[in-house]
Amino acid sequence: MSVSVADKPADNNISSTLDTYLVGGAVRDQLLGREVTERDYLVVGATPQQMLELGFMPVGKDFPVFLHPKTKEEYALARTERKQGQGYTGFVCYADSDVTIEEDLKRRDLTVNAMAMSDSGEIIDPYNGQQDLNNKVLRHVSDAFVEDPLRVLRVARFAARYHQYGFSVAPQTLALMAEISASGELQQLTAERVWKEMQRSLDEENPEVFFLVLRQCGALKELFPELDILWGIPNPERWHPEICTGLHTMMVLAQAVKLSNKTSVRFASLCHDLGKGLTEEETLPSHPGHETSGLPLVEAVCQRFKIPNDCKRLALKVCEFHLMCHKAFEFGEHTILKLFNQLDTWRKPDEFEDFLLSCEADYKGRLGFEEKSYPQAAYLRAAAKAASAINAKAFVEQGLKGLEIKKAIDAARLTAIGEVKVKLTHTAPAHP
Ligand SMILES: Nc1ccn([C@@H]2O[C@H](COP(=O)(O)OP(=O)(O)OP(=O)(O)O)[C@@H](O)[C@H]2O)c(=O)n1
Ligand SMILES: [Mg+2]
Repeated sequence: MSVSVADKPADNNISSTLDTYLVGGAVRDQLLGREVTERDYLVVGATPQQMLELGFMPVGKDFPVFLHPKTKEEYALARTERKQGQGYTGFVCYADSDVTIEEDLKRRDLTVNAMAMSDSGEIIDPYNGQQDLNNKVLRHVSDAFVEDPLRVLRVARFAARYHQYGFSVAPQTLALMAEISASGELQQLTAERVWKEMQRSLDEENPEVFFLVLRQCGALKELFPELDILWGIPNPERWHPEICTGLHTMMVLAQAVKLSNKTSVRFASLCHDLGKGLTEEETLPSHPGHETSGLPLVEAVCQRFKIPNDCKRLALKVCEFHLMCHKAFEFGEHTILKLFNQLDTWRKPDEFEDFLLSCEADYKGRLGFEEKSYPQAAYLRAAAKAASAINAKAFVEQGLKGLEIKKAIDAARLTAIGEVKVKLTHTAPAHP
């Protein structure tokens, strides 16, 4: 039912003179009953020249994509693309007025992303996206799926996002994802693109599904071997009834989602036990020193994906100090004060709070521990609050100078920490 530009009368609303369709995520999410945040349009039967004459602004150097002069929404000309070489240089894109809507939809990643909707609400669905939507299946459109390695990450991200509705990846699609992973093509992806998919997945309701799907198709080993290796590495049953460190890590991530919507908290929780992958065989299932041995691994991962500083800082803190947090009640005031200093608590109180949340996620991310309480967080939170209320001002007014001030602050902070502990251990139930 394509109508050429010439057949439609020109009017004030320039987009009505074009044969346009809503496509991709907006159609999918509308049919799923989800909020639609971004609308992309497809234009069939027009040339770049016609778009420019209608006042559209060209964007993107690789594809014929334009911004609507009023709404600023994206309008892409129907196109076909085939890959010819390695990596991202090898795409040959063809866009002209003779490319049909079916041809354009065919180049897309998933059937649920390959539907279009006309102005009148008619759904154009040549690859049975609605059927897959009803059956809750993420399925590739064609074998051309393998031409874009980013799709491995996209499918894992969609699996994480739609897990709550019961979606899963079709076995044939998983097989193609495994093929891409084995080909080495994932190494061609830039750090920014990988992190963007990872970050968006971490922000979803079930980020653990993203990593599980990547692991299932062999992509995790390629992209994030420090995480992949954790599956099969045992922990002591007393503290970890789930035993497996990979499983524990996924449970921690799920708990982190419940405790915080920040990417940094979720990422730090994901990385807290990377050091366990380095434990010598004969030492298992204990992991002495895994907090420090994990630090260079966290550094390496952050560098590989160019991960933002707030995520990196928190991940390093949680990696190094999570055990200290769990054992908070066993330490004296001096050790707690030192911990606060090491965590830069006075200058970064919000990050300290995020540290506590991530440690709580670590504690609860164990089989049977999910509903247990974690009084360590309440103790350290209250102790840090009391200690940070003490500053130089009063001591300066007393006439103290230089090092004397620092000593007086520390002494007062130690007292404050001790008082909080006494108060808490007298009012709260015994810590676990
Ligand atoms: N590597 C890619 C990227 C995009 N697309 C197609 O382009 C559409 C728009 O891409 P994008 O906005 O990145 O994804 P959405 O599906 O809209 O999902 P989101 O809700 O995450 O924006 C997708 O639906 C899909 O049809 C694709 O086939 N392959
Ligand atoms: Mg989109």
